[in-house]
Amino acid sequence: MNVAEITAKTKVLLEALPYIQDFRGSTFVVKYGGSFMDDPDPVARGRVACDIAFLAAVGINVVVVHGGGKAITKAMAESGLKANFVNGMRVTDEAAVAIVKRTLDEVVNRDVCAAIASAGAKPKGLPGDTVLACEKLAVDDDGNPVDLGYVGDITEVKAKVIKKEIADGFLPVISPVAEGFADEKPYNINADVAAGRVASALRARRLVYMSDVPGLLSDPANPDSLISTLKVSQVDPLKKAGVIDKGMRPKVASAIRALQEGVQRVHFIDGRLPHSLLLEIFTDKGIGTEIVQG
Ligand SMILES: Nc1ncnc2c1ncn2[C@@H]1O[C@H](COP(=O)(O)OP(=O)(O)O)[C@@H](O)[C@H]1O
Ligand SMILES: CC(=O)N[C@@H](CCC(=O)OP(=O)(O)O)C(=O)O
Repeated sequence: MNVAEITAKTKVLLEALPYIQDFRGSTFVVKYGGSFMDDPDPVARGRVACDIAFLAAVGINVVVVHGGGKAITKAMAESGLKANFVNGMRVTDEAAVAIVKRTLDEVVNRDVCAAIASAGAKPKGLPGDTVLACEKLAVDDDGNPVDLGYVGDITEVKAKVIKKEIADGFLPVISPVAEGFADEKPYNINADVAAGRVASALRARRLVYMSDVPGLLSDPANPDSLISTLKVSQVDPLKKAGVIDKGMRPKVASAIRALQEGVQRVHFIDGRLPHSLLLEIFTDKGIGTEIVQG
């Protein structure tokens, strides 16, 4: 290796040094989205797991909350059930909630844990209903009454249980299910909402949503229309204009709530972009969309 090559290689490492020093011991919550997790390319999925293992290796307390919406829809179809969403939330009857829980805990959570373990970190799968309690969701993100069946509204995050796993050296991997406070039954939780509430309860320094889009787009059909910074005050007009729609609604609503509850920074990044998580955390160059107060 010549001097120029050595300089180029070490430059990258040294650039990361102040971030590593600053972030050591901080808590980051990463929402690992179902959309790109179902990517048939295992290399892409492995890269995300590798980035997560990297964060853990430099002393960041990473907590993963995963989705699995596409896997649930597929499992429902195999049982002859049709998926139906209202503002990005799945209508979940009794038959569906059993499929939701089984798919998330027994398929997706295991897959995510296996990928993270292969990358050299120590994942600990936590079925969401062991750390999240809820009541039945009664209103949507606009405050209008809704009845989506077994869809929950989180009332408690057992932060102590999650922190204990971290203190024991594990990387918690949480599925988006919660236990009904009144009936002790499992309820389906949108994974973006679960990630936001977990981040708030842990007072996370960063909350990163990884999905299959570059971030929030002003024209969802045009990947070049990225909104790099989204102010909270822009949200209502964008909702009315139909720009923040479907899966973006719970994502944006939970991002705002997390900021209001003390999470320092919230980002939406593209999980398909190789090592987007490392780029986002260890360089000055923000990629994706950052949600800010104002
Ligand atoms: N303005 C927008 N910008 C980007 N994506 C949008 C927008 N409006 C709706 N979407 C949809 O939101 C999806 C991401 O949310 P979601 O389906 O919950 O994915 P994930 O499971 O990866 O979190 C995108 O794949 C896209 O179809
Ligand atoms: C209530 C509700 O909508 N729950 C979601 C839980 C999974 C999820 O959110 O997965 P993604 O992040 O991959 O979309 C669902 O049933 O699809």
